[in-house]
Amino acid sequence: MQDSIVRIEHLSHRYSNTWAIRDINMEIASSGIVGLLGSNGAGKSTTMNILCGALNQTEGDVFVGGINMRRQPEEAKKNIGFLPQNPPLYMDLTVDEYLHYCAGLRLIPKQTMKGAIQEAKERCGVAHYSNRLIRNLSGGYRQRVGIAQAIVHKPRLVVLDEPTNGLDPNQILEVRALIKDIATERAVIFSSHILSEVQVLCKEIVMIESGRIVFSDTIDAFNNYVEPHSMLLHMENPPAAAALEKIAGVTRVEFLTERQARIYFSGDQEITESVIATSVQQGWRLRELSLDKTALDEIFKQLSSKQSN
Ligand SMILES: Nc1ncnc2c1ncn2[C@@H]1O[C@H](COP(=O)(O)OP(=O)(O)OP(=O)(O)O)[C@@H](O)[C@H]1O
Repeated sequence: MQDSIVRIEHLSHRYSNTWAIRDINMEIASSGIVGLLGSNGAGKSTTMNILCGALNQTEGDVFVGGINMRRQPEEAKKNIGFLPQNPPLYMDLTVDEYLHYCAGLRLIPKQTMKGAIQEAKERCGVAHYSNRLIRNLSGGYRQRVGIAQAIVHKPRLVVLDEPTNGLDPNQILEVRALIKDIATERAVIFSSHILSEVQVLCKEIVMIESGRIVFSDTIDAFNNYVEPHSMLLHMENPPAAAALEKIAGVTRVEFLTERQARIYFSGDQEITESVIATSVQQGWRLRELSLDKTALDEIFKQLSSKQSN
C-alpha cells in the first residue's frame, strides 16, 4: 500500500500458554475507517492494545507511520490516539480537568494546550459540559470525552475499541456520526462485534476469528463473498414441498406456515430466477421472495472453513 499509516507483520500474542492471536498481517491506509469485526474473545482487544503500545506482543512487528512500536514506543505513540474498551476516565474529575491531564500525558506544550483541548471538546460536542464531573455524564457523553482525549494531540490514527458497546440506540447513532466526522482528517480503526455497524461506517473490513484474520477486503467485496444460503417465499397457492425440492440447487424445504416456506440452497443466486419462473409456470402465485441475511455466526463459520480449505 502506497500511503499507509499502519503495518502489522506476523503479529502473535500468547497469554501464559494460550495464543490469543496468531500471525496477524494488516496494512491500514492513512485515511478512511477500517472495521475490525469479531465475536467475543476473537482477539480484537489484544490486537488493538498491541497496536497502541499498551501491550507487548510475543512475536511480530507493528509499524505506525513507519516507526516500530516496540523499539520506539514514544515516537510511534505520537501518531496514535486510543480509546480502550474500558476507557480510563476519572470519574471525580471534570471534563476540563480530565482533558488537561490527558493533554499533559501527550506532552502538548503549555502554550497550545488550552486551544487543543477546546478544539477537541468542540469536535466531540462536549464543550458545554466542560465543568461537569465525568461521573455525572451519560454513557454517550462519557464516550465522547473518551474520543476527545484520543484526538486532543491530533494523531494521524485513532483506534477505538468497541466504542458503541453498552450505549443506547440514540447514543450509538451519535457516536457513529462522531466517528465519521473525526475520520475526515485521519485514519480510524474501530472494533465491533456488530456486522451492520461495520457495514454502515467502513469501506474496509477485517474479520478476526479465534485469533486469526479470516477476511480482509472492502465491504463491497465482503458482501459479494458472503452469499445468502436461504430464502423466504410467500405463496398464495403453494405447492407440496417436493415440487420446491425439484428446483436445481435446492437442498431443503421447510414450511413455516401454510403459505410461507423457507428454502435452503447451495450455489449462486440464479436460483431466484428459477424459483420465479417455476412459480409462474406452475401457478404458485408468489407474493414475496426475500433472501435471508446470513447470521454473523454463520458467516464466521463459512469464512473460517474457506480459510482452512
Ligand atoms: N489478560 C489476559 N490473560 C489471559 N487471557 C486473556 C487476557 N486477555 C484476553 N485473553 C484471552 O485472549 C483471547 C482474545 O481476547 P480479546 O480480549 O483480545 O478478544 P476480543 O475480540 O477483544 O473480545 P471481547 O470483545 O470479548 O473483548 C480470549 O480467549 C481471551 O480470553
